[in-house]
Amino acid sequence: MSAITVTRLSKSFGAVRAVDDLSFTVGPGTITAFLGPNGAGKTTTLRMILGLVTPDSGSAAIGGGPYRDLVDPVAAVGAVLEAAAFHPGLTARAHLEILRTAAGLAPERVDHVLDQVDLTGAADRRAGGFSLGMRQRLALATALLGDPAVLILDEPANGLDPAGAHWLRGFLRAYALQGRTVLVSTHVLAEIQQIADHVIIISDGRAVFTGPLAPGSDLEELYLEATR
Ligand SMILES: Nc1ncnc2c1ncn2[C@@H]1O[C@H](COP(=O)(O)OP(=O)(O)OP(=O)(O)O)[C@@H](O)[C@H]1O
Repeated sequence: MSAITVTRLSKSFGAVRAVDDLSFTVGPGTITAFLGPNGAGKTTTLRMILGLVTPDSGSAAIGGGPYRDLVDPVAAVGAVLEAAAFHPGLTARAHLEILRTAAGLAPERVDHVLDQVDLTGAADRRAGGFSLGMRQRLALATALLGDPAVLILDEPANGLDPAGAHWLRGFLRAYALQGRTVLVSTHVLAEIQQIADHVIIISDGRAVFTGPLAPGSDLEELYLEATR
């Protein structure tokens, strides 16, 4: 079964057709790059997959069903959509603790995800003083709290320093190797090329390329060709 299935999804905002009869599947255990020019409809698609935007037509499913029907949503999917806003006065640990309690997860999950994103040393610092990269790590930690089978990330390397970006690639690779699914929207082709095994490219809300990324193939060339 596909981890994510998008079927003939369409969404307009006024006269703007943001997503236009879009279909694709994301296989389990893969890292899929979700690419397209500015305004192509990537974020709108991700928001529809996550039940945050209602499609005009079509459907999106995670693990076989729509988001709203998931029995255990935090275990099914974790997402980092935009640079998340954190309360500046709360520590990283406090943010995670609030979410953990709300989701009814085990107490040890907080320390576990802090360790996963390498933020243990800053756990008791206020998020207001965090750098962009640290906020990205905290956002990723919130997405990981439920130990989800599917991870959906929008520009996750934004703000990470070179060592952080390297770390993130290793983290996502290891995540997929556990049989989990990663869908990453990004414009940084050189980064994602190193880890993605599948590619979905959309333009004007429609799929212009879907398929595996062969080792050694040039993603930038593929992208420029598909979006010309
Ligand atoms: N809430 C909204 N109201 C009006 N228009 C919207 C809304 N959300 C998205 N749009 C429009 O839909 C289109 C697709 O936007 P979307 O954010 O999905 O693109 P994207 O591929 O994520 O772009 P980027 O790479 O720049 O982040 C754009 O023309 C955008 O202006």
